[in-house]
Amino acid sequence: MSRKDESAKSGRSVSDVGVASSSTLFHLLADFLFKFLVIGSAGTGKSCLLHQFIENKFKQDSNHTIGVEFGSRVVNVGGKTVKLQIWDTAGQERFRSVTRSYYRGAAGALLVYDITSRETYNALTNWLTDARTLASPNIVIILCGNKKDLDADREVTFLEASRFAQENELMFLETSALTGENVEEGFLKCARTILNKIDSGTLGLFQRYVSAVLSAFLTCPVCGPLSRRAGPRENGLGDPVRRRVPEAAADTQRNGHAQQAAVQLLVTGAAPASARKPTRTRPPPQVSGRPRNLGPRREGGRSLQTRADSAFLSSSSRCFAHLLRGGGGWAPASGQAAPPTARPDGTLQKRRPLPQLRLDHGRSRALFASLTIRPRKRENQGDSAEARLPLPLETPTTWSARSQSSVPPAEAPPLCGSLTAGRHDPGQSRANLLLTSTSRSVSMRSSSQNIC
Ligand SMILES: Nc1nc2c(ncn2[C@@H]2O[C@H](COP(=O)(O)OP(=O)(O)OP(=O)(O)O)[C@@H](O)[C@H]2O)c(=O)[nH]1
Repeated sequence: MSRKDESAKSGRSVSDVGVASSSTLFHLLADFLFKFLVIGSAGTGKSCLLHQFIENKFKQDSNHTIGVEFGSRVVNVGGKTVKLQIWDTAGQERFRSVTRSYYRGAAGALLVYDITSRETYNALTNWLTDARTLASPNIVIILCGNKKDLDADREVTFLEASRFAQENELMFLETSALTGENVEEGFLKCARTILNKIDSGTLGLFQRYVSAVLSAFLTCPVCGPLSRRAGPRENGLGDPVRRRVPEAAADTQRNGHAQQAAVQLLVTGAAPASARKPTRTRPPPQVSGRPRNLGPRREGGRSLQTRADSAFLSSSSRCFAHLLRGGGGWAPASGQAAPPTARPDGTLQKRRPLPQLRLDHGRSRALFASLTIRPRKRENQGDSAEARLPLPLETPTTWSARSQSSVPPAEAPPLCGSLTAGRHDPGQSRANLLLTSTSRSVSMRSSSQNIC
């Protein structure tokens, strides 16, 4: 069995670029995608931990990381399939500005120190501050005291580290990348905590998910695909290719720009009234009280959904593949329901809340975006609703599209829609996100056209 086949089967992948289609399909099945960081001082064993987690073996010849390296693995946590997208950052001070630009959108982090080096332990506060400031104050962090196998040379006791963890609301484990002890447990514990937070509603998964996918992979129309130009490279065999410093520095600049300019979709609270655009309603059903099945809106002879799907399936670009593998689900967004409206018979018609979306175009003014949301064909039982929202994107924009369905919220038909964002130049960058919302969950597929 080839290495790629093995990776696909196990869900492990350090080579996240250009994997086989079986692997792509495997990754598509993931319910969640979490961006993870591995941070900490140089020489603490971050790369070895990542390698142990991905490859299940100790990395013998570990050199200093230059910039960042990347690995991914699909794991099963509490019956859910989670794709962990892990960014191993350089611990050396001179790469701090490079690595900081990768923090954004991270849902979890392994904060690593070396139990045989007090210096690395003393630096933890700085790393922690960076993570909470640059990634998110809600980032789930597990403190890992690595090199547990070198207990005889220990400079940091288990007790003081666990006290530090407690004081700073961190989980804590001592690990050994050499023996593999607690390595898997560290990553899984972090993922499990994130999932628990999502389940309990304390973490906006939608926001995390989309921000992770888009900030990591969506292409900046000006700079090109982040995954190809600005991301860390890999040699396709598992080991990321180490990069020359000037190259990494140049990428930081591009990456920063790309992250700023990439369209970011964030579900937020209620949209300000000024940001809402009126939705277009279709006439009520005509056929003997039964709703008319209007089917998906058609454009140029093909439904938007079909068009997005075909782009989704046919793309062969690498950044596209990244987007696809990000496909998964996230928790329902808590959009505000519109106030009920009165029906002709005097009864009140409740409106089902829909996700609200926020687009932040960063510095790029050439971006455009439009969102279409409508009931899904299969269960199109109410009035058809369609919201098409061209977005000038002069400023970060928040808007919502509301169902015009006349059926009660519990029976409201699921909706689907697509978001198109890109540059106006013909043939230039364009990305479609296919959104599907059911009454219980929202899922997203991403696709892109001409993006590379
Ligand atoms: N004994 C022992 N050595 C380890 C362990 N983990 C890493 N090392 C060694 O520690 C050294 C540094 O490991 P790396 O993984 O490169 O450290 P890093 O944190 O990624 O370093 P930077 O990339 O510079 O940030 C290497 O010589 C590893 O062999 C461990 O668990 N036990």
